[in-house]
Amino acid sequence: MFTIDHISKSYPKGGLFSKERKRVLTDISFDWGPGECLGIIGESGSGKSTLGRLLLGIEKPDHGSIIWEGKRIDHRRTRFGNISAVFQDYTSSINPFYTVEKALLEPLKLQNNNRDSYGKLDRLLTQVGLDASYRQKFPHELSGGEAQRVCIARAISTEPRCLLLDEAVSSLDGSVQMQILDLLKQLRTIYNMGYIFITHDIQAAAYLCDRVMMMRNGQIEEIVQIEQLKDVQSPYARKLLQMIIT
Ligand SMILES: Nc1ncnc2c1ncn2[C@@H]1O[C@H](COP(=O)(O)OP(=O)(O)OP(=O)(O)O)[C@@H](O)[C@H]1O
Repeated sequence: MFTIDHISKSYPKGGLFSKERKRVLTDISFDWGPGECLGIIGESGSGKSTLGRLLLGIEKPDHGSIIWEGKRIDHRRTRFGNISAVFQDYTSSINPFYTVEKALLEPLKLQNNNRDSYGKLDRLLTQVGLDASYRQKFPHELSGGEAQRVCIARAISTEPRCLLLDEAVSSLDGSVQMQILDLLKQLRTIYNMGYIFITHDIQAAAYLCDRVMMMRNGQIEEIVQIEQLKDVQSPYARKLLQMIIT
């Protein structure tokens, strides 16, 4: 469904007008299938978030293609209703002047779903473990876990087939992280959707994902099924794995 074919990405080095470029992603190819949860893990700076932005069509690769069911992902029409995202920084993901209700209605209105929007709000809030009393709250009145639940509710409101989560649980403390991971497991079944789960936390990836792709210096080091995680080959992948075992 999602085909990533030999993509590379570089950025200007030392300022916007510099001719020198820094290669951030090199020759990345992989497929993502419907309903799959693919983890993308790697050290800081390995290019995970850059890859995430390319998958969302926010930025374009220098070379290669990213195709969703035969169509280019950087076309807005391809993305809408198919892929949405939740980022690490839940505090700035919601407009501080919007109530939870307004933040959730925004994507529904874009989808021309006005008729059912209000009815859908309470269902969405319940599904993410909140309730109707949250409708009139502003972001500053929410805990980190609650704010991230609102971001997840907003991202799933258009019922996308793929949800990209970029370090979406990383800033939450341990028990809240676990609650959100369990919530994501439940939502995946309810909505029959798949995830692309970007994280530096291999433990969280192992808990949620079917397959993990390990990245290093902008390249794919290895892709393995979760049940074969202990059989990873490359020394880097083994080093990442050590973090689970110890
Ligand atoms: N817009 C940009 N302009 C210039 N360099 C960038 C830009 N975005 C990312 N980079 C560089 O690309 C490299 C990869 O960054 P990226 O954020 O994709 O890594 P990451 O694996 O997600 O790291 P982290 O886990 O710390 O978020 C870094 O060296 C970063 O400085």
